[in-house]
Amino acid sequence: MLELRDIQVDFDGFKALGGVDLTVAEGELRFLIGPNGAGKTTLIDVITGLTRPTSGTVGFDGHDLVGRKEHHIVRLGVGRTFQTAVVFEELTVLENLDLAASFRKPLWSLMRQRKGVTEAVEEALSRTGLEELAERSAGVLSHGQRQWLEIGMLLAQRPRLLLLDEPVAGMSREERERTGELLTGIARDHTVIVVEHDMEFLRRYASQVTVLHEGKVLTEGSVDQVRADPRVQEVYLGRRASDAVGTGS
Ligand SMILES: Nc1ncnc2c1ncn2[C@@H]1O[C@H](COP(=O)(O)OP(=O)(O)OP(=O)(O)O)[C@@H](O)[C@H]1O
Repeated sequence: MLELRDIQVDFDGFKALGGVDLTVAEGELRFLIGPNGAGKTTLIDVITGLTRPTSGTVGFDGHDLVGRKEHHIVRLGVGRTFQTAVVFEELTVLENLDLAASFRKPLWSLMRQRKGVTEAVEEALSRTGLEELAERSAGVLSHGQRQWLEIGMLLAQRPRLLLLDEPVAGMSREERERTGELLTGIARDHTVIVVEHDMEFLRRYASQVTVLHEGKVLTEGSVDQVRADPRVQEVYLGRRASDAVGTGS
């Protein structure tokens, strides 16, 4: 479904990505980890068209995404969240979802009088568990609820591939758990790539992990394989290795 080949990104001579290959199969929940500056966000930016790679190809369902505009990539079925949730505070939860859902629709369908809640919005509401808050303005939501709303807004656009950048950052333990369940559920009928630093979260919810380091793929595999890899332990030096990829002690 997604196939990156030899992706290179130079920022004024600085190699942020130095030849990344990444293959993600349909229906996978893939975690992307790596120390600060490893290139995780840059990789997401390349897939979504925010950053154009110096070289390489991004195959998605038979299309090469390189050089395409961001909105075109969204239309092809690729959606992303950012590290901080982007929601419209003055609008209600429902209005935010409705707006997001209309994003992929042609203009003529928006000009027709629409009644009630569309199926996509309803589904996004129930999946994220935000039904009770549907009529509240997004400005009053807690940090966790905002993140879920943003994920809901993404779902309302009906993407096939979702890219989530640190969805549990700043969340309480309970919120993390709920997010883990949400992501697991979403991955049942979508392909999902999650950038995440939180190792506890990874241990609980990740199956396949790709480790980036200094703009390259260091290793890939199951959580256990990656945790046991001495090279992974090494790049996380500075933190105790057990904090980074350890055994949960
Ligand atoms: N627009 C830019 N111009 C110049 N350098 C950049 C730009 N964007 C990112 N970089 C550099 O590229 C490298 C990779 O950054 P990136 O944000 O992709 O890392 P990351 O793995 O997402 O890190 P973090 O975990 O801190 O978010 C970093 O050294 C960063 O300073």
